[in-house]
Amino acid sequence: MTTNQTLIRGGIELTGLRKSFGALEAVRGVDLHIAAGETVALLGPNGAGKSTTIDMMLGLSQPDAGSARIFGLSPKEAVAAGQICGMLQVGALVPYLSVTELLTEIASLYPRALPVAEVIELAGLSDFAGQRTNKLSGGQLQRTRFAIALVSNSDLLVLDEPTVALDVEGRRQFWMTMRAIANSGKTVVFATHYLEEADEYADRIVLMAHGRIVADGPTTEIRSLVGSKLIRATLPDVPRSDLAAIDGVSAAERRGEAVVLSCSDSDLALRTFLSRYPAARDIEVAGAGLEEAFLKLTGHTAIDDAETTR
Ligand SMILES: Nc1ncnc2c1ncn2[C@@H]1O[C@H](COP(=O)(O)OP(=O)(O)OP(=O)(O)O)[C@@H](O)[C@H]1O
Repeated sequence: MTTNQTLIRGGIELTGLRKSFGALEAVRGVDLHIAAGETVALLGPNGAGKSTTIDMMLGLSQPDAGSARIFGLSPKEAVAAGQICGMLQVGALVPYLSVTELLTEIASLYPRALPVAEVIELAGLSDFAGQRTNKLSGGQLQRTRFAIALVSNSDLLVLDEPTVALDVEGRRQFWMTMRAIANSGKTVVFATHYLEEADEYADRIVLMAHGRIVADGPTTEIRSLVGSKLIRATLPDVPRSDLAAIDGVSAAERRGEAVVLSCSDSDLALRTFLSRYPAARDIEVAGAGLEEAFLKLTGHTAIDDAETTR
C-alpha cells in the first residue's frame, strides 16, 4: 500500500468538538466519523453550527475542546499536504485577475492539480474565463469558488452551502460534476439547507441542530426515525387534542379545515379515525417526507408552531 492510500483510508474523525463565541455555544460536542469515499450532507437550520464545524475541519478555527483528524493528519497538515480543499460561503477572490489567471495561480500551488481548462469546463465557467474576478455576478463567483475547490484535485472536498446564488441550470451542472467527483472515489462533505439536495446527492445525512448532531444515517433511516406515516384529511370542528389522543397517532396538526396526523401505527390510527369521524373526507395516507423529519428532529415542528399560535 502506498503512503497516499494509507492516509486516504483514515477518513475524517471529529471527536468531542466544541466551539463557543463568548457565551454562545455554537458547537456542543460533535462526534463524527466519515469514511473515505463517502458523500455526506451536513443539514440543519440557520445557526445549527454547520459552518463552525466546517471551519474546524478545514483548520480555519481551533476547537475549544475535542479534535479533528483528516486522513490521519491535523486539518492544517491536511491542507498543507493538498489532501483537503474547502469551498466557503464567504471570502473575496484576488481582484483584477481573470478567472483563468486566478485558477492557474492556484493550480501551481498543488502537486496534483487538474488542468485549468478542464476545471473551467466542469464548473461551467467557459463563458466567463476571461472575466476579472471583481466583475463576476453572485452565481459566477460561486462557480469560481467551486472551480478553486476542484482545481486542487484534493481527496476531500468540503463545501459550505455550495449552491447558494446558483440558478437552476447552475445547480444542475454543479451536481452533475459533483456526482462524477464522488464516483471517482473522493470524499465529499457539503453543508446545505436544501433537503432535496441532501436527499438526492448524499449517501448519508448528518442532521445538526443547536450545535449538536441530532440524527445521522441514510435518508431512509432518518425518515423512519419520525414515525412512518402521515394521515391527511378534511375534518372541520374537531379539536386537535382529540385527534392527538387517537391510538397510533403521535402528533396532530390542524391547517384550516384540514388535519394532519403523524402516526406511530398508521393502520391502527386510520381504523380508529374512520370509525370515530365518519364525516372525514379527502383522506390520504403518505410516508413522512424528509421535510417532516427535518422539522421534527431539529425540534422545530410545524405542530409546535401551530400550538404556539392557538
Ligand atoms: N465568528 C462568530 N462570532 C460570533 N458568533 C458566531 C460566529 N460564527 C458563528 N456564530 C454563531 O454560532 C452559531 C452557529 O453558527 P454557524 O454559522 O456555524 O451555523 P450554520 O449552521 O452554518 O448556519 P447557516 O445555515 O445560517 O449558515 C450561530 O448562532 C452564529 O450566530
